[in-house]
Amino acid sequence: MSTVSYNVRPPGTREATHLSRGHSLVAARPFRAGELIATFADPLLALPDGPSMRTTCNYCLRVGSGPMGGPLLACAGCKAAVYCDAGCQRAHWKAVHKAECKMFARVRANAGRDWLPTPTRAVAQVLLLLKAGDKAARAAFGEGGTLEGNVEAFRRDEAVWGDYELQAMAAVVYGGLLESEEMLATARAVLCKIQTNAFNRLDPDTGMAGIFLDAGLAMINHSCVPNAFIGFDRRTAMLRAERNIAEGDEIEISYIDNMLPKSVRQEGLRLYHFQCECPRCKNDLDVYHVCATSPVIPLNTFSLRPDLSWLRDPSINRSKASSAVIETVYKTCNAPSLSDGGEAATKRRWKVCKALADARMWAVEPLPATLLQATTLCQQSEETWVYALPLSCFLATECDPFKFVAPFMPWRIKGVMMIAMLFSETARVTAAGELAKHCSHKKLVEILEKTDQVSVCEAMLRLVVHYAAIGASESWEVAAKAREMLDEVSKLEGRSKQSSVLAAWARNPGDAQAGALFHEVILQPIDELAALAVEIMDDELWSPGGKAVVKR
Ligand SMILES: C[S@@+](CC[C@H](N)C(=O)[O-])C[C@H]1O[C@@H](n2cnc3c(N)ncnc32)[C@H](O)[C@@H]1O
Repeated sequence: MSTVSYNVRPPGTREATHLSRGHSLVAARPFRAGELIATFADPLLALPDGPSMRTTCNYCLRVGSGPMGGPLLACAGCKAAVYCDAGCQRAHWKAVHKAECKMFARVRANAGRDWLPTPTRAVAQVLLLLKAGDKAARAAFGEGGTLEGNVEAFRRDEAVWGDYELQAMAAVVYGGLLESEEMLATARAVLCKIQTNAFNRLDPDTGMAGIFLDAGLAMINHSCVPNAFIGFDRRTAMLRAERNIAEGDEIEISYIDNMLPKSVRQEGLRLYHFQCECPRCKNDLDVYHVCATSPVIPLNTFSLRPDLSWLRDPSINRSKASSAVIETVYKTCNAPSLSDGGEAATKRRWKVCKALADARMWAVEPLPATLLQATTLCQQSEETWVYALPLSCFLATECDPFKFVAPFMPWRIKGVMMIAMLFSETARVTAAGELAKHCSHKKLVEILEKTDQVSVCEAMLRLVVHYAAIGASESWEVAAKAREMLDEVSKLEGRSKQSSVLAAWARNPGDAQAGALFHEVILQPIDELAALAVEIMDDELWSPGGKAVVKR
């Protein structure tokens, strides 16, 4: 535990200190599920991962194009860092690039490339900011600074310490700093602090990673049953309540993917140097256990799973898949040979997941990840893209609601959006009388032909827009796309009656009449499609004579 008190805590919170878990952030007032607790828009560190520094704005972390849709602007000095516009370039220069710009000439001369591995660049940035006398860097990383680093625990960890020494040395060398023992010790301590306090800023929309470190966020301790979560929008992190938080409750987030088996979670937490005592770890609970007692279950009355009793008591058979079985399935599926997302690996993973399927434990990883992989592969092929629809309906009804009990959780919203996108495609080919040309699965064609596909698409978009406003930012690409599609749907001829009914349902989902209509017109086809998913995975896609998943 560091000895200095933080002065960076957000309003509505206060700081506490535990003997066993150091500083922590505590709610100074109640927060409702989904409520924004705080935003963190001025991080100490925010950088894209190494190779992405040529394709991602180095300041705001937006991936894509530069001014007027052209290439990203490169820094005239180092030509390595790129920006979406002159504003970002100026801001980055002031924040850190002025200190680091010259470093890239050394990187090019010594390593023959113009980027550095993320941790090395991050350590170099901090060392250069410290050298330049930056106050925020000094308060967090300087001697006796606020950030916990667990340096002694890292030093004892032979599996990582050697690597850390090399990375710290690289940061000192490329940073053009004096290679003294004192400087190297500082670099190692900075690296430990970054490891302990930075977030992997994984962008689920682009798959890009990077790191984000804010001294206020760094106060938050971990739980595998967290009451809060973090989302990123460019250079800003948003801390939101995942469930109601009472005044005096400690605010906790998950540092890792908390849906994974216990031993895998513990391996992920190893570098944080503490024993997790959360209920999930103490009692080895699976996703179904945690969901069954979740206080946010009632929010699901407005979702694709309005039957709350089913969320509390699903028809799984634990006796068929013990924790040991789940762990073995997870480890087998995540062996390097099965992790490339390709067709052969996905097919193999599905076979390995049979033990979970037999127990009907659809929400237990790696089954959902395998289904998602299969859905992505299906989408890429002319032969199979329609199959992505039953698979995504299955994911959104049998997997996601257990994993992410609050319907505003971004991953869950993305699942609903995937259904909307697929329905907009199937509705288009159905209207053109070409559905049978795209899909030979009789039952699937039958369900789609009797379904008001545009209404289902519209209902999904309304769910996305509603929940994105709670669980993500307004500028989230998924929400922007949903609003754009909703606008297009509203312009379609002859839809005013259905649209007004759906708008009324979205305004008042508790209304009995609206609920009955939603059930019949929207949920029933989604459930019928979801019911085809397992058979499609087993018999249609990869069986001998099944559809090959070939790139479109
Ligand atoms: C990002 S910091 C959190 C703030 C930290 N408690 C402090 O005093 O600065 C991460 C470190 O906090 C501690 N920590 C976080 N969650 C914990 C937990 N559930 N139990 C015990 N220690 C925890 C570990 O030392 C971990 O490496």
